[in-house]
Amino acid sequence: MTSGSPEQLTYLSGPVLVIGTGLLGASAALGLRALGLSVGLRDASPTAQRVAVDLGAGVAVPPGAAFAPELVIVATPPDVAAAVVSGALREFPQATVIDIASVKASILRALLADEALGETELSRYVGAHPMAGRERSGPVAARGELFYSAPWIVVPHAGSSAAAVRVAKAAGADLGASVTQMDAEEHDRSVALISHFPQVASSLLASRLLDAPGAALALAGNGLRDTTRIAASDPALWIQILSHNAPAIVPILHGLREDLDRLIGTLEAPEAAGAALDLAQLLSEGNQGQARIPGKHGAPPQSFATVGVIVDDKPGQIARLLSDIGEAGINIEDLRMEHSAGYQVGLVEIQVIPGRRDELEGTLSALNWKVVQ
Ligand SMILES: NC(=O)c1ccc[n+]([C@@H]2O[C@H](COP(=O)([O-])OP(=O)(O)OC[C@H]3O[C@@H](n4cnc5c(N)ncnc54)[C@H](O)[C@@H]3O)[C@@H](O)[C@H]2O)c1
Ligand SMILES: O=C(O)C(=O)C[C@]1(C(=O)O)C=C[C@@H](O)C=C1
Repeated sequence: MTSGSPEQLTYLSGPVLVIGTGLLGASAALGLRALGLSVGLRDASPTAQRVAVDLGAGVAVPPGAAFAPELVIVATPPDVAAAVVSGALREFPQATVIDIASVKASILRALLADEALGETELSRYVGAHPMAGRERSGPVAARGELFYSAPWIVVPHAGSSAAAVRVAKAAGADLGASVTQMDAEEHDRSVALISHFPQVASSLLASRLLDAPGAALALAGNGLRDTTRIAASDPALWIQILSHNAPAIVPILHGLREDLDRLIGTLEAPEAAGAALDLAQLLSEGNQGQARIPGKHGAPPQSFATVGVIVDDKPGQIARLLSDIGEAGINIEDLRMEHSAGYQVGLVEIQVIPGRRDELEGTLSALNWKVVQ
């Protein structure tokens, strides 16, 4: 639960039916199976469904099969989510039905306008959105641990029953997520800024590379990789997300355009009086914005110290390094590895709390690791 909330979460007892067994659906199914819950799977694509079954995410449940879920998780693309939720509310009269699409207000509007649904059915619907994903699609990319420690936003509507909200929260808690709650409008405004706008910015940035000479791209380091990872996301899904949430995204893009115009003006005359100050302001505003992003488990942002270690690109090296750090009793907060094209070594960057950096450097140097200052 969001920090500070005294609410005690209940847990699911199952069975759970997952409709849409792509990246998100198969990940949820795998996570719930790992807890021993009975999970049914259904997908419009027979292949996606078969792969999810083969992965051990659950058993196929075709329409009309005898299956009485406690919870139905709709993990289809946003365009069809409302229709699939509507069908599930009618097919499973005892179940809570949640959808985990990345937009919430448009789906809720479609359900409220659905003449096939009465108040009783709608009381069993609750929106949800796990803030966890990948730039890949399909069940092959699924991971049962995907939701661990990520926000799981529960989005009830005015008519959602307390029991359905409890089940929607329990699903997040069971998957190891950090459960929080907001209404659909606030949800859509929030994710426009922290998820949808970053996707657009990353795609726009990467699209500048289309005509880049191969020799320039060969020089790419982590700056470019970090800022373009999500540009590899599935266009078919993101067309839907961006169109559904356009009203919340457009004002942010207007703000970006103002900043870009100001930056272009400044860089067109970089020696002009005030230009350096203007750049300093822009970059320091970026520093301040970045520093506001919370750290692990929603904790306040924390700066870790980085220790770089050069390792030979041979089997067992990383395992030996991690075991040496473990034996020194030092907790690794984060870790990343960089390979240099053409070299048989890699650089492992280990993040630790700043107070332990000197100790870690000393320990690793004494054990003959090549520590980079
Ligand atoms: N990818 C992410 O990072 C991410 C993160 C959080 C939430 N989401 C949301 O989760 C949902 C699924 O995204 P994904 O990345 O898993 O996509 P995906 O393409 O990997 O999976 C979607 C699955 O839904 C199936 N499907 C489509 N129409 C269907 C229908 N009418 N009935 C049954 N199955 C149907 C597809 O065949 C596919 O297997 C989307 O609504 C997305 O907005 C995605
Ligand atoms: O990490 C990623 O690859 C994601 O794009 C995940 C991400 C995000 O954090 O913006 C993307 C869309 C979803 O609705 C939720 C999560």
